[in-house]
Amino acid sequence: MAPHVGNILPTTWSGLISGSAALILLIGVAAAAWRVIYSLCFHPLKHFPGPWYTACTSLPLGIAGLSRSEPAWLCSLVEKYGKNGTPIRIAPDLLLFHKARQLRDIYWDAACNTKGGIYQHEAIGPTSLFTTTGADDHRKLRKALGGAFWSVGTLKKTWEGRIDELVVNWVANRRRDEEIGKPVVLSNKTSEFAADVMTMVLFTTPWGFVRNDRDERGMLHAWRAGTGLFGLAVRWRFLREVVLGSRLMRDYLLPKLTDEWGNGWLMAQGMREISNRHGRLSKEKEGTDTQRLANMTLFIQAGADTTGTGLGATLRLILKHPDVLAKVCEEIAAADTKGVLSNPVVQYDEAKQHLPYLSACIRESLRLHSPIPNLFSRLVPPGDGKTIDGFHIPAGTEMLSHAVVVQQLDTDAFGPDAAEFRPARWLEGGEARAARMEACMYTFGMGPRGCLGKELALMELHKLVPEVLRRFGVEVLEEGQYCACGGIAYLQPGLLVRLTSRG
Ligand code: HEM
Repeated sequence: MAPHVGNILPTTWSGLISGSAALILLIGVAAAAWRVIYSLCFHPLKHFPGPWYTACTSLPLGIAGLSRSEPAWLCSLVEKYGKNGTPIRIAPDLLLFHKARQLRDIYWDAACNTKGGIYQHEAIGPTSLFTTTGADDHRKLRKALGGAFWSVGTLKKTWEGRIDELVVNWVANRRRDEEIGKPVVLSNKTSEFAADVMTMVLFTTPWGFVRNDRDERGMLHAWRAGTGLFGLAVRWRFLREVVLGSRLMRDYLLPKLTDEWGNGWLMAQGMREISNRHGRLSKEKEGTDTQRLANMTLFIQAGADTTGTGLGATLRLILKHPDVLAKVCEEIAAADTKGVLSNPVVQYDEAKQHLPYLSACIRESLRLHSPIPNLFSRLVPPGDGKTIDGFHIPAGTEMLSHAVVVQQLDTDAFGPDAAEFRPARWLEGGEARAARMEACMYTFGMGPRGCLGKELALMELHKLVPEVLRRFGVEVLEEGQYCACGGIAYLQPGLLVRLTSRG
């Protein structure tokens, strides 16, 4: 008897479906197998050491960033594979350089000023100074946004007095905490201070982090919460190019201008500032409002929690080491007795001149606990490739370094105790040794794309750190922890203290 048509169709369809699924699976397995074989046996970087799986996919790097284990993981790879300074293959096209002597050849060579694909995450926001990959475009934009404005001279003349006002108000807030016996997460409060400095420098009037003594609109909280996705997208090509490349996913995952808090609110408020006021970025002649907004967002994100973390981490390291704390307090008291520190707020130049040990603590903290231990890659230009430290690097390779790896492991550059917090290293051997170590520092990046706000960050550090220790005795309730998620560091849990005004 001929089978009923209704019975035949499902059988045919299910056969077709399982046949197609098997075919797709087979193609998938073959593609994965080919990828492994190509990556390990034919890829131009096949000779560089590293785990086999990082040679085949960038996912492990993404997972390390997301799981907050990246600095420790990269250090372990260097210990295992990095003999004689050999660069390590940490993703299919990515080499990690871990000796300070190698950095100049990567970051100061104009021919390598093109940023690698790792930066090309337009999917998670319009292009800014930071994500502009081409060297020429970058140079022009940096000129338009930078120049004298961020130099130490202009900062001292135009902004130091305004920063002092914020310090005074911040100290008054801490006195109020003391009056009501409230412990305070000092590292969060330092980030709020730095966020207000940033919004003030960009828009003349600070956005109220210090005035209201809170994380305005949860901006800092949202920034930290977003570092995981941001870091994963930067590291894992599939997420960056395929998932976030789709409009639907972008709309779902990324902040919106209608948000009442966090990064969405930051962008909306930035948009209002740009169109209504004559702040710093509205004077910029080049670019559309969208580009101005992208740069404004960049400046706040690059300069707020980063500097806040620098401040919190420095205070934490000083407080963790009683001998160091005693020396810093002695130095401040001696300078005060001599009358060489201004009141109510120490000036940047005074701190550098009269508080050398405190200044060394700041350098040492930035060395060990970089606020942005991120992956900033540069591309080897087309042609014959490039030789660095005796290693030939093929054209098209992405090269990068890592602040924690270089600054904690390179004993040639920082001494046999490089991994230890020992501020005195910056004062031994005079200016020449300090300058040599400074040249090996990667905390603020290097070369034409180095940090635009370095002097502003250092000014904040040389003002707020001494003022905290000058005005208060500090009892540490919980020392907190330095952690890095997606290449961005903060203290989590934070540094919890109780403050007592000094007599
Ligand atoms: C302790 C605090 C800070 C640290 C550790 C830090 C670190 C860095 C690093 C490592 C880079 C280089 C990235 C690369 O090679 O692509 C960078 C770039 C940048 N930083 Fe900072 N930064 C800090 C504070 C600031 C501040 C206060 C500002 C505010 C103006 C700022 C604005 C920028 C900008 C605009 C760039 C991009 C420069 C370019 O691509 O030309 N940063 N920063």
